[in-house]
Amino acid sequence: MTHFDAIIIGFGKAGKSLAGDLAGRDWNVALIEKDKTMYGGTCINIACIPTKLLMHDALNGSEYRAAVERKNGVVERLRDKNYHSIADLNKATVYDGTAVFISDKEIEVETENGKKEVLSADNIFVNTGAETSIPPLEGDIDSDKVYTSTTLIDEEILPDKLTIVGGGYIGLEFATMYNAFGSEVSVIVPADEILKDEDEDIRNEITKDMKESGINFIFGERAEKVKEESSSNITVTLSNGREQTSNAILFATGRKPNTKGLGLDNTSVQLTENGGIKVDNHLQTTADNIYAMGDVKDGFQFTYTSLDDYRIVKTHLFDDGEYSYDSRTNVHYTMFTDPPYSRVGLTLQEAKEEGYEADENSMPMSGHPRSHINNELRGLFKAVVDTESGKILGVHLYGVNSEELINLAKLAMDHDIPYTVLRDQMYNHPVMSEAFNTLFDI
Ligand SMILES: Cc1cc2nc3c(=O)[nH]c(=O)nc-3n(C[C@H](O)[C@H](O)[C@H](O)COP(=O)(O)OP(=O)(O)OC[C@H]3O[C@@H](n4cnc5c(N)ncnc54)[C@H](O)[C@@H]3O)c2cc1C
Ligand SMILES: NC(=O)c1ccc[n+]([C@@H]2O[C@H](COP(=O)([O-])OP(=O)(O)OC[C@H]3O[C@@H](n4cnc5c(N)ncnc54)[C@H](O)[C@@H]3O)[C@@H](O)[C@H]2O)c1
Repeated sequence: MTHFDAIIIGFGKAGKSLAGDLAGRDWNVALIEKDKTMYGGTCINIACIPTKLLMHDALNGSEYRAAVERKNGVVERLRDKNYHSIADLNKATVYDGTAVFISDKEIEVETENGKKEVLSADNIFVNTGAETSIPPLEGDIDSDKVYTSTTLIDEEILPDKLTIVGGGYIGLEFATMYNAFGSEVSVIVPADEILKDEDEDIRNEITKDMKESGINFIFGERAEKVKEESSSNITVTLSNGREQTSNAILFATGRKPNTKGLGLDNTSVQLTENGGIKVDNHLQTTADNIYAMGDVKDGFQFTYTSLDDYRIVKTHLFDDGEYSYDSRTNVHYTMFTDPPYSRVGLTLQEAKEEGYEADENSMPMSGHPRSHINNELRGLFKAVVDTESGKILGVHLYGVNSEELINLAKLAMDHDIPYTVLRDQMYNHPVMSEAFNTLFDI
């Protein structure tokens, strides 16, 4: 049995960051990854990078197959770079195999050819990510015309007609992307509208723009049954009995923590009701020497929150542990629609419910000089502030470059910079950020 100072299970964002850090501190580290096509994790291989690349190429008029080929090249390059960033370190060993816990301190690694090896460590870090969660449906769910986000982006032939089940992040981003490539896209949404938790004005703008771009929404229905009709057609039966036939179905119905087969029953690690690994404020599990980082625990499922999980663990191991899960504030996000939508903080209604003296301002992007240069007049920016204290409470940006601008808003909120500072700041010109002069004029 080989003993390590640390074993990290999964080559995800937090796992690889921690592996590099620990090896740099002279810890003997084992990083175990079950799939050679996943070095670098979900983001690089099957998620953020390939989907945003395909979106970029779709919106710039590329042909689908050429974009998929370019995506494959970029992913391979990044995967290789990621592998070497750990495998080439003196104190780190990358194991190709599936990790299974035998006890709180021992892991069995099973490689492709069935060879098994037991490793032990003082500290173990679980970073196994999440997998697509497909609701229990009747019918031909194993059909080759049923896709997840992972399999659809590898398909080289563009489906003429695509049905997307689910109107969350993946549903709306894939609808935007495949519609731009030229597919006829329908999105099945169980609620009576998309983005229920978002500001109503912004939600209405996004829905209007997506509809105008040609995306069809079927609201208030669930997918209940799937039936393969022919070699090229597949039908989804909805809860109202209506049928929707297309050439491909994408399930974008959420992602669940990847704990299956990890052997957690052999440890003192407990799961939450949602099936995620239960952690405390320092991401320590119910076994003192085992930590969980990234999508495998409940909560946010983003690459940057996974990276931030690494910071929490690092602070706990080597510093005062002051930076913990609860001290993480103002988690922002971007949905890469066209244009993208980004948010941090509260809506006006939420702010009032929390008792703030809140007010808001909104600014249509058609009134911004840069929009005319960009030839993109769609979009709406909104800001919510506390008029008593000057605190920025929420920023909701639907428009070009919102994925960048939101970081500026988050920075201001994290550091308690009053909204008047963003209002009175001198920005260069003509750029999107100068919108803040007007947006924060509340
Ligand atoms: C289509 C899509 C688009 C997305 N777009 C964005 C985006 O634009 N921005 C953003 O911030 N987030 C995005 N996300 C979310 C983001 O990809 C994830 O939150 C993030 O990658 C999770 O990283 P992680 O650190 O939890 O681990 P992961 O990167 O998921 O890594 C887990 C690794 O563990 C391995 N593994 C699993 N079980 C075992 C085992 N038993 N033994 C050994 N290895 C194992 C897996 O093979 C995998 O490589 C997207 C997700 C999807 C699906
Ligand atoms: N830009 C980004 O940062 C980005 C992009 C993609 C994914 N992600 C991450 O990946 C996670 C997973 O994304 P997702 O879109 O799969 O999940 P999601 O939770 O955002 O959306 C899932 C949707 O599926 C619907 N649904 C469930 N069962 C259904 C059924 N039978 N019929 C019709 N609809 C059904 C749900 O109502 C929900 O709206 C996200 O939570 C996000 O953290 C992030």
